[in-house]
Amino acid sequence: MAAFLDVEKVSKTYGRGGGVVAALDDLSLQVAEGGIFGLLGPNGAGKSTLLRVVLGLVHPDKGSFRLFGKSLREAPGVLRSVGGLIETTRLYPFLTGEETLSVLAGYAGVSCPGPERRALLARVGLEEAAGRRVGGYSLGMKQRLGIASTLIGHPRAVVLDEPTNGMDPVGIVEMRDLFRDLAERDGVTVMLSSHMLDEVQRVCDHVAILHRGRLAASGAVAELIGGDHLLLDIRPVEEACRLIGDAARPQPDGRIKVSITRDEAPRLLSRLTAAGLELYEAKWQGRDLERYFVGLVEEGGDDR
Ligand SMILES: Nc1ncnc2c1ncn2[C@@H]1O[C@H](COP(=O)(O)OP(=O)(O)OP(=O)(O)O)[C@@H](O)[C@H]1O
Repeated sequence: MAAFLDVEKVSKTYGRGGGVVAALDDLSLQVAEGGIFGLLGPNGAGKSTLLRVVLGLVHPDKGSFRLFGKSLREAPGVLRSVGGLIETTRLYPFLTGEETLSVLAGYAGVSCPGPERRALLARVGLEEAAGRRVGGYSLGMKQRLGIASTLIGHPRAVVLDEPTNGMDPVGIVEMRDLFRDLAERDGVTVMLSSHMLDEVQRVCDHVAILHRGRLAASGAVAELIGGDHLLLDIRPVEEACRLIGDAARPQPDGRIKVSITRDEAPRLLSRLTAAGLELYEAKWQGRDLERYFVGLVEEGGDDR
């Protein structure tokens, strides 16, 4: 099966002379079809530029990319199978939510009859606001309408730039459920960018971290946040360290950090308690994406 997206050595610079910014720098990246792919990176990392390139809105200076195995030159129509939301969609304030979808479907040359429009609005939690003018919508409601508009025409994939921008916590949870539902029930590939690391961690299957237009890391979320530790509060500490061996790292607070897999834990714990040690607490401490992300950015510095 062809990947949803295959980016090969893409570069894009903005500006001229002394003010040149390399927004994308020889970037290669693959996004498989299916699931939810998160694009992370600090401000100015190149996330929006990449999504604009993918949607055919920005032409790269160098390199190429394919959507579902096809370049835009050989098959421009492939863009019809990709819905896109870049920043806040430009919306007409005097139209209602439902009229907006009708107009946008018309621009795209796609049929989206009334029942389908209302179903799309219900899917993003706007059923009650369907007949209200968009000028009175909050930022979060406009974002929801923008997300609904990407689903016009039953795309195989949607590309969303900061889709939960401006939403309240309840809205963010609803959108997370919607993205999962799109991926799992409808088989739509969802590619989104976000600053919210914990959101990406919760909703995405795979993630790529951009830094200065380059790929800093990519992989399954579970792999990137791997490296769990078991944190033990056990006495006496010295005896526990001796029994655990090289995997034990005593901590300043008196606890012991143990690098083992989850499968190895039950045996280790029963060995320690059988040896007469007093176990007060044992808990897993994950390496979360935020610490990983911050670590990467600190390593590389970010002086742009
Ligand atoms: N139209 C433009 N003209 C000039 N420079 C631009 C333009 N668009 C983006 N840039 C610059 O390119 C770099 C990458 O910007 P981009 O918006 O792609 O990053 P981003 O990761 O999406 O950032 P943010 O999270 O702040 O939206 C930044 O330095 C930005 O200032």
